[in-house]
Amino acid sequence: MRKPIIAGNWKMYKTLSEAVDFVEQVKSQVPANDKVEAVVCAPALFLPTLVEAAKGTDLAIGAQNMHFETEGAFTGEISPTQLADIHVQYVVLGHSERREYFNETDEAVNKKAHAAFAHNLVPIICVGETLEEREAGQTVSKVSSQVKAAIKDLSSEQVAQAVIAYEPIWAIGTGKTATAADANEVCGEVRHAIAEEIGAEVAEKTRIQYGGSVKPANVEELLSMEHIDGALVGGASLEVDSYLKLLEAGANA
Ligand SMILES: O=C[C@H](O)COP(=O)(O)O
Repeated sequence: MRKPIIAGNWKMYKTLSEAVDFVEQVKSQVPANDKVEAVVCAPALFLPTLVEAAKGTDLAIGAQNMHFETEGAFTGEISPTQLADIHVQYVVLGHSERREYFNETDEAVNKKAHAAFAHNLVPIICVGETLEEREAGQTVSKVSSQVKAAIKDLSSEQVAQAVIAYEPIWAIGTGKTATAADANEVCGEVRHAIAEEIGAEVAEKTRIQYGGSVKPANVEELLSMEHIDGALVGGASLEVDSYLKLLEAGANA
């Protein structure tokens, strides 16, 4: 049985006071951690304050990116050591916005995944196809190759702990959600790619999220699907009520 994981990805939204206000409102209402894993991936600037605000609760705080080196002359970057030092627990890697606007490659995502595990951070590794790739019938090959590249040379234990987020790029922030059946089919292909790379037993343990215009109105159906173990949510994770509804759906899935 895979525990559902609902992760909000705030992207470059909110001020510090808005972020703290959100955590203060949400933290006492988060469902028990044995039912659902609740995560908020916030802008780096807010992380120490939010980790402190959420301390002792079932709300976990994640980062949205990091460098793969432990330290070095990389102006503007944040290291896995620095995230671990302030007790951040999760890190989003290879989001399509980072791949598109910041030239993040499959190779870099793989290095970051290794670095995350070396520092006890759980990576949420994003994969997904563009609309052109979908229309050209390349969804499965694109997503499978991204998954295999991202988990290359990780141990079985690490892959079992990793979270893969399938996010079709055409569904992000557009209001267009993949149908639950389509999302499930591709998440099943993600599991198949993991099985091919490292083994079926491990693939059964890895949690696979769907992301792309997930909201309270569609989350239950998505989470009811065999291969969808959670959601990575942008817009609908920004409001307290909406985020709590997503968590509730996760706890009941
Ligand atoms: O990381 C989250 C995704 O990019 C989805 O964003 P969205 O829920 O606003 O479509």
